[in-house]
Amino acid sequence: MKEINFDRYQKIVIKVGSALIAPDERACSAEYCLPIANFIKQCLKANKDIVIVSSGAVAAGFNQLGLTDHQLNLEQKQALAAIGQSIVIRHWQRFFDQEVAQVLLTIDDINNLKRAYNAQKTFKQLAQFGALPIVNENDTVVTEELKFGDNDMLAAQVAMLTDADLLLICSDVGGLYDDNPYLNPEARLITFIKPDDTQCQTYAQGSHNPRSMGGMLSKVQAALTATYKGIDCIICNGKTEAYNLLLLNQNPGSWFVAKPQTQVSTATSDKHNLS
Ligand SMILES: Nc1ncnc2c1ncn2[C@@H]1O[C@H](COP(=O)(O)OP(=O)(O)O)[C@@H](O)[C@H]1O
Ligand SMILES: N[C@@H](CCC(=O)OP(=O)(O)O)C(=O)O
Repeated sequence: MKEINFDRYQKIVIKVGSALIAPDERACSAEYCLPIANFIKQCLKANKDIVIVSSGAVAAGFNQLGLTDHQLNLEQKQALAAIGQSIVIRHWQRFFDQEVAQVLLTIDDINNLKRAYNAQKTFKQLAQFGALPIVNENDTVVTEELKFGDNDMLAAQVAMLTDADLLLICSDVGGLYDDNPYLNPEARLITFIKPDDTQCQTYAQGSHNPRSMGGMLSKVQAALTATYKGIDCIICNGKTEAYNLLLLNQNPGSWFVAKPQTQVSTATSDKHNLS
């Protein structure tokens, strides 16, 4: 098994799914966020730049209103996200001494040159202020990720925008298996995925969790998008010792290796060169 050189990653986007923010439907639980926060503190101490992409707003709104019926329509999810978003931000703030900063984005924003440039400048300034960006999709104005779980793809886009070298997707499963391990106990973890291995998508299915949106498919698509742009991606289980393994330079899950940028035409190779 190839060893990961964690020291070489300087800019890391960490995507935290609803499965970790709201385990067993306990929204904004500290159980799995505290270990993530401790890992982030170690990364910050090592002078790495960190951006969190956090889901969980719908789950937080759901709990806040004391709802029980999981059959939510799109408008209800949007409204719950609006109620839950500030709860998610307060949730993260309690783990950190420095300020956390709410950044609401859409993939359309990132595809728009002017807005992407503005967002890029904001991220740079937040880093200078020593504030920790917490990104979520703006669910009031777009609904794609509420349907397909595109917070994973948003995280890949944010990784490109911020010139990250690692996208770490933390979920409730060890990575990409050759079948959904929640349904098939015989499923085997795929630990190493070479660039351009689009075949691996065929293993990925939706989620077993009512509060999560995209399942493994949106994660694999996000991972392939990031690796095409030269960004390594690791999908790991945030309910385990994954972060400690990473700090020990060990692969904690499924490691999608970045495509060498010499193999990508210069026209498409810039992660997000807007200047
Ligand atoms: N091939 C697969 N390997 C691993 N997990 C899979 C696979 N296919 C589907 N899944 C599902 O994807 C889920 C993770 O996605 P999701 O629930 O959306 O998490 P998150 O809330 O972290 O985004 C797993 O819990 C599992 O049910
Ligand atoms: N913006 C939504 C996230 C939807 C989503 O993609 O969720 P997940 O599949 O858990 O990453 C929320 O905060 O609830």
